[in-house]
Amino acid sequence: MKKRALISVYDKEGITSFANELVQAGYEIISTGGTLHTLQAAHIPATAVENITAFPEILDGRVKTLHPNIHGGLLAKRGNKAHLKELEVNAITPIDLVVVNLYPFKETVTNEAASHEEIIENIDIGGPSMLRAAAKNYQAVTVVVDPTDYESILQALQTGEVTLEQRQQLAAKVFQHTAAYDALIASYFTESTGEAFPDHYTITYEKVQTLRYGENPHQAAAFYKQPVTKQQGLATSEQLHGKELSYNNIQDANAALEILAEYNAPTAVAVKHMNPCGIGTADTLAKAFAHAYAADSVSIFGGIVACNQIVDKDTALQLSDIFLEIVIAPGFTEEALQILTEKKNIRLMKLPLQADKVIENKYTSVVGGMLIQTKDEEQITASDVTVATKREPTEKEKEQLLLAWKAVKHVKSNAIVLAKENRTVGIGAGQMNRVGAANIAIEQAKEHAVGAVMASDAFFPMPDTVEAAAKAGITAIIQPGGSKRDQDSIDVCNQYGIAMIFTGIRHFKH
Ligand SMILES: NC(=O)c1ncn([C@@H]2O[C@H](COP(=O)(O)O)[C@@H](O)[C@H]2O)c1NC=O
Repeated sequence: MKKRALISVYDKEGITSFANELVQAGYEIISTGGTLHTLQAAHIPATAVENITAFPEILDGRVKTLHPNIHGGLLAKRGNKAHLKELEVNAITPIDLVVVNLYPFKETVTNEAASHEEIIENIDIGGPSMLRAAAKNYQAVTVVVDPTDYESILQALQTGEVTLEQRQQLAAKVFQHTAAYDALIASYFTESTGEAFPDHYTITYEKVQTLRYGENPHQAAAFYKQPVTKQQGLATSEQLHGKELSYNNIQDANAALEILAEYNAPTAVAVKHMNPCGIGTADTLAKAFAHAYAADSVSIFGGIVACNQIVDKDTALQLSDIFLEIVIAPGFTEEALQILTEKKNIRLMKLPLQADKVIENKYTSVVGGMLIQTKDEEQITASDVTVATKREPTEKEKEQLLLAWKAVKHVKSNAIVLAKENRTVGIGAGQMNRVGAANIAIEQAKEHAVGAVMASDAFFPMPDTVEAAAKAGITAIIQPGGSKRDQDSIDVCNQYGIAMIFTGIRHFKH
C-alpha cells in the first residue's frame, strides 16, 4: 500500500517542492482547502481531506480535519492487531506523515490592528490536534511542524526512512511548539481576566542563542526572549561591533539599561557585576559620561556603559580611552563608530529607547520553584517626599537626593549611594548591615563625600549610618523612613544640620 502524507499548512512557503519530493518518494497526499489549492496549482497530485472524511469543511474552516477518518489514521498503533482491525472495519487508511503548521496566533496578537474576533479565529484547533496525535504516535508517524525540517526529512527519505530517533525528535519539537502556542493563547485570555498570578502560570520563551557558557565556564546557558512583548531589551538590540555577548554581559547590560530608564536628562551609567559603579547626568552625553567616569574611575575598567543619547565623537573619544566590555546606546554617529570600532574587543549595541512603559513581572528561581513579583517600578518626585528634619534640603540638594535615590533602587541591598554635582561619588552595595554599606560608599567617595548627599534603600534601624554620614561631611539624606527608631536618626541629623527626607517607600533589591 502507498504511504499516505497529510499536508495542511498555513505557511505555504516551500510546501510545493517538499510535496513534490514526497510524491517522488511514493507518497499519496491528502490535503485541506487552501493547501490543496496551492498543491494543485503546482500540478502536484493530491486528494481533498473532504474525500477522506466524506464530510465537507464546515463553519468557515473551523472543522475540516477533526474526523475519525483522520485521527484514526494518525493514532492507530501499527503493531496492535485490534487497532488495525478497527481501521479495516471502519475503512480508515493509516497516515504515515503529517505536515502541519498553525494559524499565526502570535503574529495576530502582536498586530495592534487585529480585533478580538480576528485573534480568536487565529486559534488553530484542528492543526494542533493532528500534530499532537501524530507526535503521540511517533513510533509510526513522522510529524513536521517546522518548514526548516523539510530538507532533512527529504534527505532521510532519499537514503531510506526517517529513523525512530528522528521521529521522536520531531515529536518533541511538536509538543514544544503546541505548548508554546497554547501558552500564548492562555496568556492572552488571562490578561483579559486581569488575574496577575493564575493557578497555572504558563510562560513561553523563544531561544535567541545558545551561549558559550553561563556565569562560570562550567555552567551551560542559553538566552531566551519573550515571544510577545513591547519591551525594548537586549533581545531586541542590534550588535554593531564586537564578539558575541556572554551570559554575564547580558546580565550586566540589562542592569545598566534598567538603571538608565530612571533618568531623563542625558545620562551615562557604568555597571560592574550588576551594580552601578558610576552614574552621571548632564546637558550633553559627553559631559554625562565624564561624570560617570569620574564617579569611580577604577571600577569602570572592564565595565558596561549604557547611554540614553546617540554616542557622538566627544563621548566616543572618552569611551575609547578605557577598556570597556560593552557600550549600549540608541545610536552612534559615523565618527563615533569609526573611533570605537578600532577597538577589537569592545561590543557596541544599538537599542532604541523604550517608548512606553511596559509592566513586566520579575522571576527568581528557587530550588524546586519560582518566585514571581511585579517589577519595582516605583518612582518618586520631589513632591512625594516629606521632610523629617528641622532643616529642609536646598533645591540643589533635592536634585542630588533624587539622583541618588534613583540609583540606590538598583544597588544590591543593603545599599547606600552618595551623590554630588550630578553624579554618584560613592556606592556601597550588598552589605549585611547598613552602616557597612555606608562606610564603603564614604571610603570610596574620599574627599568628595564632603558636601555630598546620601540615599539609603531602606530605613535606618539605628542612628549609626547617620553618624557616619555626619562625620564624612554629608549634608542631606533620603531614605524611606518608617523605623520605630526614626527619631534617633532625626535627632542626629538635627544635631549636625543635616536635612533628611522620607520617601515612604523602600527599594530592597536582594
Ligand atoms: N479545523 C480544522 O479541522 C483544521 N484542520 C487543519 N487546520 C489548519 O488549517 C490550516 C491550513 O488550511 P488551508 O489548507 O485551508 O490553508 C493549517 O494551519 C491547519 O493547522 C484547521 N483549522 C483550524 O482549526
